[in-house]
Amino acid sequence: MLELKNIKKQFDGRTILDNLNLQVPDGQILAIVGPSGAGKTTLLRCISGLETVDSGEFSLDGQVFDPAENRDNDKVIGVVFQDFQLFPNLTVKANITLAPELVLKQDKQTADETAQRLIDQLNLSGKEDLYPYQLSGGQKQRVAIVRALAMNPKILCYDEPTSALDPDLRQTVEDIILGLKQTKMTQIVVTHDMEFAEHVADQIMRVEPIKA
Ligand SMILES: Nc1ncnc2c1ncn2[C@@H]1O[C@H](COP(=O)(O)OP(=O)(O)OP(=O)(O)O)[C@@H](O)[C@H]1O
Repeated sequence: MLELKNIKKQFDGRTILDNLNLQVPDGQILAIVGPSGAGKTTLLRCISGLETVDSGEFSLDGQVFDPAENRDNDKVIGVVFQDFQLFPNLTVKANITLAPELVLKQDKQTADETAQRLIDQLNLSGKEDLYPYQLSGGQKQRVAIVRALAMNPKILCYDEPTSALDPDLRQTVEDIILGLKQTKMTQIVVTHDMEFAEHVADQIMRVEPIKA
């Protein structure tokens, strides 16, 4: 279970997250919804350690941890960014194996095998040697998901996973997220899309802008 207690985050003296509390049981899906500017992306960035918080506590399975240091094997919190953030100069395969080799210190063969298994699972077979610019939006997103999964994350976060895609790809994203739920992956999804949130989530949390 991921637990956030009294999380507070300010930017330039302006409070974005004010004593925020939440719990996500293992294997469940939390959707974070709310108006533009409410702090959804900021919350996701804090959970995944890309942004530091001003106060509050994170715990994973009852153990307090600092997301900013979540790079060891069993505490990784992965993120699939809205714009995917693939490395443009690396092939699909290299995008996926880079962090497992550099950060998790996997040998090349292990990283390659894991990458290939995930590539096949997410229907990207045959795309291994292509570069991001040669892929469709939906394919880039699946590469971004595979890249995050290759780090063997405990929790996978998505920032607006349907917004950069054609409406008919929404169903594919929904299928991927629900498929990963079957593997007991804990997932957190920031979305504007209330219908999508209602389809995938066990729990929906609404964040509201804090009045100054
Ligand atoms: N690095 C930063 N420095 C200063 N202010 C920031 C920074 N990042 C975000 N903010 C501010 O924090 C507030 C919340 O932004 P955030 O992107 O988290 O909102 P959001 O709910 O995800 O919005 P949207 O739905 O439009 O993506 C905004 O007012 C934004 O301008």
